[in-house]
Amino acid sequence: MNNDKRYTDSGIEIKSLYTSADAGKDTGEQPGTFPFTRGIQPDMYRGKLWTMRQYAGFSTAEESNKRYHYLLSQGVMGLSVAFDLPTQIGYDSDHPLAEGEVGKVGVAIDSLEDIEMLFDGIKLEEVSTSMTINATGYILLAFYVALAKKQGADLSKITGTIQNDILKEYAARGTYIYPPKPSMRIITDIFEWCSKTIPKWNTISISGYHIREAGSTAAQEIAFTLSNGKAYVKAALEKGLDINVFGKRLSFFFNAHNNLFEEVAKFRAARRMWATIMKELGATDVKAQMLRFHTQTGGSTLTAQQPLNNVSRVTLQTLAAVLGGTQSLHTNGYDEALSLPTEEAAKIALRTQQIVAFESGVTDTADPLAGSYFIEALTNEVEAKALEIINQVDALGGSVSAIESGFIQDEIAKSAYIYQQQVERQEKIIVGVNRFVVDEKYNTPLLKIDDSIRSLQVEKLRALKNKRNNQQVAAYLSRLSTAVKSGENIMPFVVDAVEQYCTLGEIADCLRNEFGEYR
Ligand SMILES: CC(C)(COP(=O)(O)OP(=O)(O)OC[C@H]1O[C@@H](n2cnc3c(N)ncnc32)[C@H](O)[C@@H]1OP(=O)(O)O)[C@@H](O)C(=O)NCCC(=O)NCCSC(=O)CCC(=O)O
Repeated sequence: MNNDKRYTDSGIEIKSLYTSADAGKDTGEQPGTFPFTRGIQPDMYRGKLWTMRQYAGFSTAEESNKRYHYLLSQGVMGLSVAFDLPTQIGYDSDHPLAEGEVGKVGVAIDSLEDIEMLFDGIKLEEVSTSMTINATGYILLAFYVALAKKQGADLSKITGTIQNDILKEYAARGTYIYPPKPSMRIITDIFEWCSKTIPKWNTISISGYHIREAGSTAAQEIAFTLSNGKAYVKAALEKGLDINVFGKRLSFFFNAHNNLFEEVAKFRAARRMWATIMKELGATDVKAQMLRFHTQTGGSTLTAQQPLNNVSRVTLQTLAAVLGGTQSLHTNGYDEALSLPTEEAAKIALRTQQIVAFESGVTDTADPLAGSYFIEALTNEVEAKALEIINQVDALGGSVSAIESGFIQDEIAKSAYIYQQQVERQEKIIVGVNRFVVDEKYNTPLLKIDDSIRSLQVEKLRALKNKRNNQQVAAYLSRLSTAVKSGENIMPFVVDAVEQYCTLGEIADCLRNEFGEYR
């Protein structure tokens, strides 16, 4: 890179000075009005702070339940559940492929019994819960609703989110099971069923986070995410669903990196673009045009070297998310380049959000950076770059085809390669990694998950299979298979099955038998 020139993470050249001529025409847009560049609420955080929602889950349901109670006691405003890999790809803990993975990157869930334990002492009617679950999202949602029913909750008040975003699993994250077409059917079944059964549930969290983690630029992050969003909307429209109904419950999930102004511009541009896309697709209700999003600070920006420096990175990224108008935020623990966060690291991460919320003053007015020549210019430039990419995806026939042809994966990989080269050539400086390096021994205590978790889960499964009514289990699984074949909405059948204590693996297999697996 030429030393005289400066670029954002998306390769947009930054001038040394911006003037009113760069900012474009002032449209007089107010927060809370179309196209929502300035945020979705007129008063933003004065009306309500964003939801501080720390992503957590590890080991058994019992252990994770303790962490949730701890986080709630420390001031989190919503839960966010991390599941282990076997749960994410539809294997019970006793499956041979689960070996070595049970309870490792999240909590192990095999049946409704585990969910009952996971939320022990927590009233589902009073908390909003996000679940990072995709291919098996339909099963976890059924577990959650079954538990809400057992608790006697009013289902019209139950709120939360399932990630349920399979397209980015093929493109970037990897926990898919079934091929794209039947996966899209499951997702639209969920849209339809939720609107009637749990109308306040956010049915999907269309995620750019993992696309960015895989190495995309900021502009690619929103472009590929909004393209995936268009694919879901089109699939739902093809099923005959009403865009003004399902469109209101679509939500998004983005990453926040260190390049503060480009990140703020990215969030503003994404809102403006989505509102326009939804209007073009036929949404007339403003609530169906609003892009509501969760943010997680960038996992890939954390360094294993001098890990306490990560507290500063997370603070910058928190500012980017809040100045960008996020609805919900997870801040990473400083030790997460090394392991899952310890309780201490999780606490500091939450305190970072609280310091920004209560001490910095950035919540006192809506969209505080609006009107900055630089921010307005950058918002326009990120939008233009992202639009160009969306047009490329459209020309390939939309996201599903663009993923099947490998286009999206290749574009992300190219950006990741360029970034790596820039770091190696010291064109990008990472403090403690390629400059200001010290020879250190850091004795941070790490969270280790014991392999014995698997035997605990296996024993629980064995006991469950002895005590449940196995004839009923077989009958309900067979009904589910019939519904899958007939094209009926699968969700009522999945809920019935989980209430009989059919396991996650049994239900996932039932659909595997009908749909096959994607390789
Ligand atoms: C929509 C969001 C983004 C946020 O929902 P929330 O309920 O928290 O917030 P919200 O909708 O803004 O607010 C709740 C209610 O308050 C209202 N409200 C908000 N602000 C208001 C204001 N100023 N005035 C009046 N009302 C207001 C809203 O309209 C809403 O009511 P109504 O509903 O009545 O309108 C949701 O989808 C969400 O919580 N997502 C979290 C996803 C997540 O945690 N993901 C973790 C992924 S972790 C991961 O994937 C990482 C790594 C990996 O595993 O690979």
